Amino acid sequence: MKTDPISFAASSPMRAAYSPLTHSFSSFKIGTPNLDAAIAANNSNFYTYELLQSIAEWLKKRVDIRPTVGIICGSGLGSLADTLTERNTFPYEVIPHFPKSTVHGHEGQLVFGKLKGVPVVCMQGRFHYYEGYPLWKCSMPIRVMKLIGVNQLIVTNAAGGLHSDYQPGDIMIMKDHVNLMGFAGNNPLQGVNEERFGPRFIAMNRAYDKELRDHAKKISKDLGIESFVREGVYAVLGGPNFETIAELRLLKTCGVDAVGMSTVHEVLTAHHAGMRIFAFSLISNKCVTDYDDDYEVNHAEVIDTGKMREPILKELVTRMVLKMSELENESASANNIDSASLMFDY
Ligand SMILES: O=P(O)(O)O[C@@H]1C[C@H](O)[C@@H](CO)O1
Ligand code: HPA
Repeated sequence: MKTDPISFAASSPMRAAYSPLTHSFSSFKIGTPNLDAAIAANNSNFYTYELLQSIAEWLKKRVDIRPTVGIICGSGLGSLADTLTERNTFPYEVIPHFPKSTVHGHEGQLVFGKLKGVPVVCMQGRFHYYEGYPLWKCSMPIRVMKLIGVNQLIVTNAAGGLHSDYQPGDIMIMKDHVNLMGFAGNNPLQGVNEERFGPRFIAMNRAYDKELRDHAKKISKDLGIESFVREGVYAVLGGPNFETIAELRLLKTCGVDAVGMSTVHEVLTAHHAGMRIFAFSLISNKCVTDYDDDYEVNHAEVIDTGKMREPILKELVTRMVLKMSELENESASANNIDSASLMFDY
């Protein structure tokens, strides 16, 4: 009898042993065999290729649109998905094996639709490590998107501006990142490598696509917003607390321009799967690096900055999606010409 991977995984004792939301194993006593199973489940990626494929199939059965561009909306940036037409929305809780979004400002749904005629899929809400999910779980939707056909990804986030020139409301095109959680050995690609997504070891120097960054700068000029569009380096911390002054001072000396709690695990997973990536941070607040400064950052301010910049961010993302679709069409026709000439050679 053929086993459906979704129902198999749902009934698996390994999964039952692990509580992804609390990240806890409280129902098991130390030293019991069940605890060992629970620990094993926590340390290895529960999402097999086949399980992810079955989630992708579940979605494909329910939606006609076949997007090749995916978008992840950061804190306060969920309204980017409202721009889509012919929308088909799936709350995360109805999608088999999706984690649940628990952060205010993250709707928690996958939205399929079209942006100026281009099919896209949008994560209206993402998963953060501080919510209690391991990184491979936070970034599983990227692999599902890949299996649906997505090969270009726009990743957005809200971040604290560490560079002295940055102001709240600035947009920072990400050219690189510092993966502090990775320094500590925490990485979404940890564990057995799934070769069907990508190789074991990946170079990172071209993760943030240069051509896409250049297009974003050109679009910013066309939109007349270049005075507050920057390009810089993002550092990820686990959160949920904002950083101490000493931590921020350390990061500043390391060349970090903006600080956040997401994105990097998604970029690693997408780059591993060969996706083309464009990422930007909306600078939602200034980072305090002075002991005499009484200002305290808060999440409400982060969300408000997103709302303030909503119209311009929608325009930037829409134009980037149009450009990405154009680039994809160009490369598809170049591939056709290549294969035609190969056929001729033979
Ligand atoms: O999902 P993002 O990275 O945009 O959210 C940022 C980081 C924290 O989740 C939150 C702090 O306000 O905003
Ligand atoms: N630090 C970390 N993450 C953030 C910040 C910050 O200052 N602002 C928004 N997300």
